[in-house]
Amino acid sequence: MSLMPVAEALEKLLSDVDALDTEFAGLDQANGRALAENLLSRRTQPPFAASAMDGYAIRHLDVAGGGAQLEVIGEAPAGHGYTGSVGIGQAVRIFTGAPLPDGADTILIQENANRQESRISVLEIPDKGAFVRPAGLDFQKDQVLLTPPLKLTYRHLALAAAMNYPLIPVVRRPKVAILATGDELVRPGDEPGPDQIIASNHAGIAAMVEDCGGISLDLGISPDDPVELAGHVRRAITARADILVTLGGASVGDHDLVQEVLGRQGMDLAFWRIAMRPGKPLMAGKLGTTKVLGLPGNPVSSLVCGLLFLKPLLQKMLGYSADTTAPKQAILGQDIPENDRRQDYIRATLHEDPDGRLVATPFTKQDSSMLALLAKSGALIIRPPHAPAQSAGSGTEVLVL
Ligand SMILES: Nc1nc2c(c(=O)[nH]1)N[C@H]1C(S)=C(S)[C@@H](COP(=O)(O)OP(=O)(O)OC[C@H]3O[C@@H](n4cnc5c(N)ncnc54)[C@H](O)[C@@H]3O)O[C@H]1N2
Ligand code: MOO
Repeated sequence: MSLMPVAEALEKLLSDVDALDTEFAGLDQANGRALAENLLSRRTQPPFAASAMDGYAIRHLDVAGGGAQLEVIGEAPAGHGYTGSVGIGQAVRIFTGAPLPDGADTILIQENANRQESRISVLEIPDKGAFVRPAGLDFQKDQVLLTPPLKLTYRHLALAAAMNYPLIPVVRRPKVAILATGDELVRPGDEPGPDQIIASNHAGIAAMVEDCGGISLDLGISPDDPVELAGHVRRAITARADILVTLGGASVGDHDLVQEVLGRQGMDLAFWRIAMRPGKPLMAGKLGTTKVLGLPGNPVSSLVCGLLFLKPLLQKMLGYSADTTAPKQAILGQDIPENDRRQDYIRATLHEDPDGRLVATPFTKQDSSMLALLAKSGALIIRPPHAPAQSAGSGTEVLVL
């Protein structure tokens, strides 16, 4: 049986994927969203030369020689500029953020002024231009300040607000319908029958989808019955899901019906069976405009395949470059034997040694049903197909979890 290499499968999966369409999100809804278009500033900021301190707007020439006394002729609070002009020997009381009045070129901070009624004497001569923020200090109108690909955070949203964007163009969040399959499964919180277990993959994959910026849609659990399964799949289509993720039923057993049922509904199969461990039965295809990703049922296989395939798919749909799961270099904390034809993702602890190197030490048991070990893992050691045996201390690539 031939197995497709991981890199080839990933390339196939992503080859026809573009960023989804653009929608507009309010500033209070845009945190964490993917910016869809360049944002040009709608304003110059500050729009006028402004005081950076509370004090007096003065003419530097008047005070440069020392011993100056100035006449305070008016006041400029923030939001209310002084409309007149500062002439020789004059000053305007000014507050942080107010426009610098005509004629003035410098701010004398109030700590360095001694005020007596309408006159001030200068205690410390300021530099020319002190505490004046020139117009456009922060940014200029029409300047491109935010550019995709970009995941918007508080810093970007504050800037977008300052540019006067109440609505931000963002990439629509991919909708991911998640369908578990198997007679043996019940939902978390339900009472399992004697031969049943709790369905766990859904919770992990849904969290991954949300983390990546998608919206997860729970299609529940389908029993191993083709008619029921077909009904659940139709719900994904009706819901206009961008991606349908099926969990389990991807392998070769008599009750592994997912591919057959999807095939009858017209799915165009992209690939099935990958040279990887865990995750061999991974399947992908397209049903109309919906991408289908058939993840294997074993819980660790499901989550590792999610990390390696679903996450890059979501990233590409959001317009991000799909390489955030780029491997890091580490050294092995233990000898490992040679690998077979499947690329291995070995669950391992991860720590930093005194020289600052990452050390990855594999767990002895690697069964793909063991979620407790995955939860304890700090990394997955990547072992390419047919990699030779390696001893402790030698270099390896890891995916940090
Ligand atoms: N004869 C062969 N048998 C199997 C092969 C094979 O090549 N030849 N592949 C094995 C591999 S590798 C994997 S991985 C599994 C995956 O098979 P399926 O995708 O068909 O998954 P199921 O058979 O439905 O379930 C496998 C296992 O996982 C449990 N499961 C399923 N869904 C969930 C869920 N949502 N939450 C928690 N646990 C789940 C299920 O109860 C089974 O124990 O096939 C091997 N077999
Ligand atoms: O590939 Mo399966 O995912 O080894 O358990």
